[in-house]
Amino acid sequence: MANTLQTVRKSILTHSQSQSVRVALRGAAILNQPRFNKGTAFTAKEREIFGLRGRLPSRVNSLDEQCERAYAQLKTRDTPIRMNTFLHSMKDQNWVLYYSLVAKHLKELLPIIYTPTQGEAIAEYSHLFRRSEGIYLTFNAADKMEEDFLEQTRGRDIDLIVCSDAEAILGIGDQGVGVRAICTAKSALYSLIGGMDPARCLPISLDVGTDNQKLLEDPLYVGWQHKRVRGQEYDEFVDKFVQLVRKHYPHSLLHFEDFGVTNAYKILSRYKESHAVFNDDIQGTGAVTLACTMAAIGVTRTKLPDQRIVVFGAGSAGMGITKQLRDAMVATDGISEQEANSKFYLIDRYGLITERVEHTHGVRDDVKAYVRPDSEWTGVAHDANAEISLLEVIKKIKPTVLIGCSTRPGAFTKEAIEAMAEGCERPIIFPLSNPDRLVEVTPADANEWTKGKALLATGSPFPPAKMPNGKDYIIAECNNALIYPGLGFGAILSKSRHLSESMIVAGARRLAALSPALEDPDNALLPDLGHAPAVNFEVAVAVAEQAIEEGSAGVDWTKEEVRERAKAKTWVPVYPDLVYDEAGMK
Ligand SMILES: NC(=O)C1=CN([C@@H]2O[C@H](COP(=O)(O)OP(=O)(O)OC[C@H]3O[C@@H](n4cnc5c(N)ncnc54)[C@H](O)[C@@H]3O)[C@@H](O)[C@H]2O)C=CC1
Ligand SMILES: CC(=O)C(=O)O
Ligand SMILES: [Mg+2]
Repeated sequence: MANTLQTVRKSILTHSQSQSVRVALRGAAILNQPRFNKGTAFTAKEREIFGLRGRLPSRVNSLDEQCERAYAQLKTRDTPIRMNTFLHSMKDQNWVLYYSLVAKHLKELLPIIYTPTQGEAIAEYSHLFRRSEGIYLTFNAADKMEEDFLEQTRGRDIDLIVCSDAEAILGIGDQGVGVRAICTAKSALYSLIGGMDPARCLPISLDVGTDNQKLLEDPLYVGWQHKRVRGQEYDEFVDKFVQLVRKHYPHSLLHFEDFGVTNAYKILSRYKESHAVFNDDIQGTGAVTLACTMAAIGVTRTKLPDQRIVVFGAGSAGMGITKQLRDAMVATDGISEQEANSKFYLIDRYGLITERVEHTHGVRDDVKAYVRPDSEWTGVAHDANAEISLLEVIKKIKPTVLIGCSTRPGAFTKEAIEAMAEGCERPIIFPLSNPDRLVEVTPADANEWTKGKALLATGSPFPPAKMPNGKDYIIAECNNALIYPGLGFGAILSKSRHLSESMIVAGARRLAALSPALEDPDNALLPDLGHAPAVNFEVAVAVAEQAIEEGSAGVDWTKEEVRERAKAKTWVPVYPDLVYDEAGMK
């Protein structure tokens, strides 16, 4: 599988050709524009025409030489967060160098620019702040929203907008204006591993205040220091923003990230018919977990409807996963929706979600179909709050799959994991909470407590676990980054009006088909994140093929042409030849 992915990547890189680009900037202006800046890699001819000869040291470097120097500089930073800020500054200076450097050391640097280190950068945003990026739309300037939006976008072709309102960032909750750093990280991954031109991607943060008391009291906080706006005012603000996107970029994909679960579902259902919208925490996580589950049941040689699935944490991610697995059972295995629903046991902060929990605390609409009847649990121990714990659920139903999206570190206790291993031969355990410190159980513990029988995947990177035969068991990263850039690229490539459920499932199937566990059940369940560019390319191809098949694509080419079209549109970080033109880009 690794060889296949290497071949895919090689063919994309061979395909990409250096183009020439017309630019209307000279001197300091071009050096300060990260899209066009080449630093010491400006050629002698370019130095001449762009007025740079006296502004640069004389030696012309290749991109490889620049990467070598930048990597050596990076390695002098002694903590992940210092490496993160160094790389962030580099992105502000020179896109090609930044993306090229990270791509060369992808496996090592993804955890620096994404989860877990980006979580720290988000929490410390106001203290680490150096330079703005993308667009900030703030509630108290809502009447000027269009003006502010156009100021930053006028004349730009935009394919993709990544937005967030910061209510539930990664697993670290409400981070106010720190939201900027999740939007930029998610957007950067579209370019780094999804093949999208960064100039056509736009991160937008929606600052509607924060309920994070620490931020409200921080004198250095750079956002709107105000309680989070909710209710109708919030809905109107978001609507104003979405209508702006629809008006100016009707063919763009609008990616929603880390919204609070109630708003996340509301927004998705409100706009899914009128614009290509995508919620990564719901749909991206659902898709990657479906692929990972398919790979795991390939190992256990069972089918999806054979599973008894416990989802611990019924928020955006947990319910996105539940819906995706449920829909796959209905579509592929031909069982009724009601029967498929019965395979799931949802646990949230009040224990197992039963009729009693529904009556006492209420449940959201998306949870209702999975509420367990009280009658099923008579005779089962309830705790002092009359709640049914994970352990009791495991003991009673003997789950085959246990998924964690709760942000509760250590919630999968030794007792619970051991009970699970007693109830089935190869327990499938995915503690997906990010960042790594919030994981429900570490893979090392889950592996030890199940005597190496567990099939494992996590949301953030973890070191391999030792199998009883002494071999390393590589822990698959079941992170939506393995699929969302490809889902988005596929939708944009095919100019699809929607990113439909069937397009998402097509992407998940393609990812599952790339599982190293298909070759050897002791292998990781998903491809290594180091192969993310080739994996996401394959996902994009599958998505675009599906869009063409179901008639939602806005292109006139056939499924057979998709692969070559995708290669031609894939952005890779190489310096273009720059030509001065007064009517060119700025
Ligand atoms: N691996 C991946 O690709 C992804 C991982 N995640 C991670 O999943 C976690 C949850 O994210 P979201 O679903 O967006 O957040 P969320 O806030 O929507 O959901 C968290 C859920 O956990 C529940 N919960 C809290 N305490 C609990 C407890 N003691 N027992 C059981 N449930 C409890 C909450 O009530 C809530 O329903 C985060 O750590 C996030 O980083 C999210 C998206 C993708
Ligand atoms: C990965 C991701 O989207 C999250 O943890 O929220
Ligand atoms: Mg997220």
